[in-house]
Amino acid sequence: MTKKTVLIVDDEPDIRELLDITIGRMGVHTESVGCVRDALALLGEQAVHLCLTDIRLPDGSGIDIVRHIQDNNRDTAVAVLTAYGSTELAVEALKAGAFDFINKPVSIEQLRNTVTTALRLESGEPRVDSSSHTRLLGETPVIRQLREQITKLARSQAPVYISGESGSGKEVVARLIHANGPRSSAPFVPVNCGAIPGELVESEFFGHVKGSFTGAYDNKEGLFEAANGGTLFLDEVADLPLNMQVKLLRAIQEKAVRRIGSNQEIPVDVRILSATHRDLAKEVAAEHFRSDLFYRINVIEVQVPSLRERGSDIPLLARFMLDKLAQSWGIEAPELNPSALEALTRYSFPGNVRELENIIERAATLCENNIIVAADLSLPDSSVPATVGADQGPSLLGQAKGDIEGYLAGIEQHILRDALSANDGNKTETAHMLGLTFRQLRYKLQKYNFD
Ligand SMILES: Nc1ncnc2c1ncn2[C@@H]1O[C@H](COP(=O)(O)OP(=O)(O)OP(=O)(O)O)[C@@H](O)[C@H]1O
Repeated sequence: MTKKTVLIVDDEPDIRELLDITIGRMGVHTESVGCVRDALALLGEQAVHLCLTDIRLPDGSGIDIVRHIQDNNRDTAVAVLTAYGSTELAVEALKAGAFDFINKPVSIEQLRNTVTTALRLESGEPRVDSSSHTRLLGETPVIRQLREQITKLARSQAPVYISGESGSGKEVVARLIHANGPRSSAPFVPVNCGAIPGELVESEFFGHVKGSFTGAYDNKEGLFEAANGGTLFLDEVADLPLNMQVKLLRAIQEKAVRRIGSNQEIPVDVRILSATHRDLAKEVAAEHFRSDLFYRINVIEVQVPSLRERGSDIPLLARFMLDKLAQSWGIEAPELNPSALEALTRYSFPGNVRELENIIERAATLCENNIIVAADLSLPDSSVPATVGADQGPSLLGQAKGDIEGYLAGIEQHILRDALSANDGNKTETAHMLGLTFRQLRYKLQKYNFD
């Protein structure tokens, strides 16, 4: 097999030599140059599998090399070397298409990780059979586009922020980005940032050493270490306490963690994907989320469309869910009759694909003769929300006359009931869907004497 080639671009001879020796020891052929012009010339002459470039070069910027490679050498992975702390340049390079960045002074371990990942990526292995695990079903243009975007993003190491309504498939997207990239044989570690009690967050992320605090009975590795070589998926990232956000930023920038109670830095090679159903930019504006962390994790944003925006995928999704249920229950797959299909395509699905799953499962349990009719779906009655915001101002006024408080309370109860039903009574999911904290939801349920 021919050796892979890594091109090193740096104007400092000492750094070139260090990279040459380290990468050469990995059984890889290296070429090194000191400026943009020589780099572009070499890229035009021979196949390069990975280009490692400094950003500040005597005759231009390494980011120009990144752009040139994006336009002319799509098969070449490119990573940039950045001075410690120059986050903005690293982010700019990632946005321009660099697949990763390496902090200067260069840590040998980080360098080796980057080279290994890039060369694995270039050889196209390993891939997982995405048909057997996670799938992003759908044939609407928005979903096709999303699948294409996932394939592209899987090749990069840039942090990706996945936005979208509750239950729309953000975790599915994160899993696919991981599964289709060069990290797929390493762990995908999902963490629900809102579910970890405040006092344990730091130890969950970074680990601790025995005796470092009451209850630390043993050494424990954190989520960063558990995800080493793979992907850490920060779900509901907006729920992270502010003090933890600072520490997270530091770990991401330094690519290293320190267990609580230890002085030792442990290098970690982790790709960060994050998601929340909230509007993260608004959380930043409200000072609930640090702008520097937002900027760091939101290098590339992916939007998962709501199910309403891809209504014509509903029959296909429903069919897939029924077949899956039938397989796991060992029964013949139930059929949806035309009235049921029509009701489904008319419904607004505030809880998105997860709500569709719940509705289908309930209907498959309740239906007779293995045929699901509209009534089996028990879709929440949407009559009240339909009048709100519709072109029916006078009638709304008529209904609210004399008792706006009572009228609004009625609507609130209606929405609460629908949301609970859409989430099969699960209060955490219901609170999510409505943008409430768990405590706010509990208060409202008590207020209206919900069971
Ligand atoms: N396009 C799709 N094809 C198949 N299944 C899907 C699709 N989108 C979502 N699902 C399924 O819907 C459910 C919800 O998806 P997922 O957990 O990814 O949503 P989410 O946006 O991360 O939700 P939350 O905001 O609550 O974290 C999962 O069971 C997932 O498998």
